[in-house]
Amino acid sequence: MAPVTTLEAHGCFGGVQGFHAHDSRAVGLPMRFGVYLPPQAQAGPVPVLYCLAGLTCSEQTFAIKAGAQQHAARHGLALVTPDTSPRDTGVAGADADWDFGTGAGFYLDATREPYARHWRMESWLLDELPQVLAAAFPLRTDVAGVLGHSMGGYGALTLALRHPGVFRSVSALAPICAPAEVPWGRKAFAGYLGEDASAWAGHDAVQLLAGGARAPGPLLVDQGLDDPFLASQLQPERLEQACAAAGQPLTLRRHAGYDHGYFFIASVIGDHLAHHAAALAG
Ligand SMILES: N[C@@H](CCC(=O)N[C@@H](CS)C(=O)NCC(=O)O)C(=O)O
Repeated sequence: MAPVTTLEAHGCFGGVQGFHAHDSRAVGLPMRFGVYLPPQAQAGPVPVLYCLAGLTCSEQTFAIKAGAQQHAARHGLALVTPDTSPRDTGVAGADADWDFGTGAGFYLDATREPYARHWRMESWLLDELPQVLAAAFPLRTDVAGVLGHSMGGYGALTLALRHPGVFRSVSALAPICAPAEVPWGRKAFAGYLGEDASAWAGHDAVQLLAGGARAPGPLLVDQGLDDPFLASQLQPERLEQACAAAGQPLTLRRHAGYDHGYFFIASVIGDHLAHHAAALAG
């Protein structure tokens, strides 16, 4: 396994916020990720909470803006913040759009050229990164939860529904709930998976729930009512309906006065860390 290179390390709430890179076999390029180690990691391995960011974000965005470390330090959880796509791929046009290509990996393995070679985010996150993390850091990678924002919220929901047994807890902030039905998801799925929409169902939380998939426990989802993407891209009512029909426990909280950005995330992230700690810590 290729070694991990530490790019930055900062003391933070008694622990350490690091940013790292490794040569990813799955992606075929160097990939970056953040790891926040809480103070409890000095005494032994701690559970892991994967935090998946949204469109245009990097491995630094959530770590810098969400304010999650103070809660992770209290609960004894490590935070892993993966980058949102491969970078410097050499693929023509990959940097042209903010909602597709670079910074918009959609947490899946592309099957369509020219993306199939490097856009392998699902394999990186599920198969490779846990081994890399376990070898390099004091982490209990077998005790893991996942949360995400926007595209990352879609990622958290679909990865947990697609891979039962991998995550013990799931939550999302302003997730893209029904990607196969909205412009961001349709553009990504057509580009990465091809025009045949039958290949998209396995990456759509609403369709996964309708097909029998279940989350490992109750879902916590927060949504700002002043979010400009609420009606066009996010559509939490579809997740609400799908969970009700499936008998999937869901707490969906709608917040007046909050938009799509990190001021909203920072306002509710403590509740998400508590949600995950209840399943992961202790
Ligand atoms: N670039 C887009 C918005 C992109 C956007 O809102 N990205 C969200 C995730 S979907 C984000 O977290 N951006 C980074 C930030 O707010 O720091 C626009 O200007 O309309």
